[in-house]
Amino acid sequence: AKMFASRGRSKESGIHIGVELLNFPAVDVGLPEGCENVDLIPTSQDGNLEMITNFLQAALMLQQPFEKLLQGRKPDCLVADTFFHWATDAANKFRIPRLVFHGISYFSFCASECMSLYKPYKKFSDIKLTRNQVPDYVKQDAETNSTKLLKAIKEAELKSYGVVVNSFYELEATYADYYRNVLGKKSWHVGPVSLCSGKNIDKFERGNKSAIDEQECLEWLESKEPNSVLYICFGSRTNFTSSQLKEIAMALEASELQFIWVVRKQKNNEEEDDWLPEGFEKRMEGKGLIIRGWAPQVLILDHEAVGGFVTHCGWNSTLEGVCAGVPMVTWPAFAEQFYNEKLMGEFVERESIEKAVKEMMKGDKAEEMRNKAKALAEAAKKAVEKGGSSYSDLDALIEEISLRSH
Ligand SMILES: O=c1ccn([C@@H]2O[C@H](COP(=O)(O)OP(=O)(O)O[C@H]3O[C@H](CO)[C@@H](O)[C@H](O)[C@H]3O)[C@@H](O)[C@H]2O)c(=O)[nH]1
Repeated sequence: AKMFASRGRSKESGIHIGVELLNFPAVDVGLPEGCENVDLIPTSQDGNLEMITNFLQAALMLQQPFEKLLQGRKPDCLVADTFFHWATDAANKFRIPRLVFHGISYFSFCASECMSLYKPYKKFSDIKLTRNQVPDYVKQDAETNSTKLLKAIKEAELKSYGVVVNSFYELEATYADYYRNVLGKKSWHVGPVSLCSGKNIDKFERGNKSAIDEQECLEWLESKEPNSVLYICFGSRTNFTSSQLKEIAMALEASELQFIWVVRKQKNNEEEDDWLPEGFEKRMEGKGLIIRGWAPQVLILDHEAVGGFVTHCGWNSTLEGVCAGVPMVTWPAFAEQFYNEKLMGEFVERESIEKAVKEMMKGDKAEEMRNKAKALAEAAKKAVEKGGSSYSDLDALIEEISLRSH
């Protein structure tokens, strides 16, 4: 689909991937014309599950054109994102294995699976997660479009050849083992996939078009001391209310830290934004940088000036924080983000924003946290290097598929 193509790799990366375009039928499912990225969907506190469901409905309509493509190309194997549940049937038609690609952690998987098997939130008001933190899609008893979709995804996964996970063994060994041995799922861990290229141009061009120029961003970071900048970003879909944003701004100012803060709101005109305290940007000049829209996250996180990350615990951001070796303040918003927070529990959890970020950047424990984060980053890098756990697992997967097809 076009949405994936537009998020493709740069020509300079040296990775050659042929891209075929399919039309994404956004308008047919009631989405605005051109709404081909999930982050173009207006968000709400629950992540706007209904709109997302419509979006996914449009993705389901890609089955037919996609099958035509398979017919012409005759691949050995089909790797499709978990949300394309029809991919299992499509692959079966052409007698090739379908692998599910998962964007979430083993830990979230095991937690979700156990939630639906044992429904502990019905019996206890407070388990390790509070009832409120259990994702809505798990708690829902009534059948809705979203629950139907999730059921279809699950069924397709059971019928598929196996699952490819964006994670690495050393990060969550217990849960990778549980997933394979107790839940009995065939899977390979191949992550962190964000480490596939270390080139700045690739880091810069990931995802959407950046709202800031690459040079400007790097120059800003270069003017700062190592580990002195706090990076704050809540992923592609969390939209905070104006009053919540104001709280964050006030906490940042009170913390006296240098920061890069990514906000999804755009500036309407040249006047000051109503969600910022009066005169905020002027006072923060040189000290704090607000990026309105899309930030080159990996480029920023990997810069030595960045010393801490306030994250909503989306799995990609969590992994990117791990790879960059930065301590994190966790602030989950919806979906399986509360699970990810539990997995990363060694890092600072949100108390008051100001207190938490100061503790992470400058407090007594800062050094200790930084060392732990660096050790995890080393493990992540080793995992994708030749002989590493993810490298070997990917090799094993390729070998298994090649043996099947020849
Ligand atoms: O300004 C931005 C904002 C985001 N990103 C990138 O976008 C991705 C965001 O992904 P993630 O951190 O996983 O957050 P969400 O976009 O919220 O991801 C959704 O999908 C994830 C699984 O793929 C789940 O773990 C989350 O809970 C769910 O909200 C990351 O790679 C970021 O580097 C940028 O580059 N610039």
